[in-house]
Amino acid sequence: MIEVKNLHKGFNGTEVLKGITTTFLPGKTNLIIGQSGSGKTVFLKSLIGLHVPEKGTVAFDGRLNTEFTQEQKMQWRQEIGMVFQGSALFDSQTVEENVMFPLKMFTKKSQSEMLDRVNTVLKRVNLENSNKKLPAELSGGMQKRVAIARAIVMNPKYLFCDEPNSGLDPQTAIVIDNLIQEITDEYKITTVINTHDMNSVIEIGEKIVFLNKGVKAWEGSSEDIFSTENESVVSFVYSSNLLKKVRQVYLDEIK
Ligand SMILES: Nc1ncnc2c1ncn2[C@@H]1O[C@H](COP(=O)(O)OP(=O)(O)OP(=O)(O)O)[C@@H](O)[C@H]1O
Repeated sequence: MIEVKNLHKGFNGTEVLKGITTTFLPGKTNLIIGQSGSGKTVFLKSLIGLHVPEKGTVAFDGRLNTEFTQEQKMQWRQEIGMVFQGSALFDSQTVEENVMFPLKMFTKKSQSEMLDRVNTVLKRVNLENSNKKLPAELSGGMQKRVAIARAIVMNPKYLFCDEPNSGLDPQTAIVIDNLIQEITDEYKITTVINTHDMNSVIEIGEKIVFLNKGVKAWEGSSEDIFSTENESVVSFVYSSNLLKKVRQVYLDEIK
């Protein structure tokens, strides 16, 4: 569980996050949505310690990241998996080497133990038999699956994904979304995802936090988002005519 309390972060005197409070539960896919510039990336970076907030706290299963000793910080970093925009794989390394990287970096496992673990996670993301391929030989969706395998190879408690669907076609995007949700549930990971993808909101939004100009303007589930009357959420999420119609059908059905 991640508990965020009254988080403030700004740059050069301009406040970007204006006191955000929310909780992310384990085994749930938590989505952060909001317009460009609303503070989603700054929020995610503040959670993982890449930005130091001016005010407020982030507690990881009751532990404040600001109070960690150097050793505890190292331990906590190993509990975090990350999937970045564009996958961020090492181009000159094979799939196997990419996924093995965190194990080499942080553990003292033998080569065969590491290989076993790499093969387990590659199987989990349906990428058996791709060990020796280079990222350039894979499709965008396959590269995302390698990035997910690398993010979970250390068995993380927390998974952070920044726009995991960027650059993917809608069908592949849904496959990736479902994979992240399945893994989150299976390993009881606390997962936080920044997204612009309204399909993701509807498909996997177990908890959705809507940021508007650095303020948490709304939070709820994908079901709540259909019925909310909150004007800023409705105008942001249902910006296309198609989604407006989908919402209307849903509202008519539950009448
Ligand atoms: N390192 C920084 N220094 C100064 N200002 C920054 C920095 N990082 C972000 N900002 C500002 O913070 C605001 C929020 O940026 P952020 O990247 O969090 O938005 P976002 O919601 O993730 O947008 P997008 O959806 O386009 O990725 C922007 O006005 C941005 O210019």
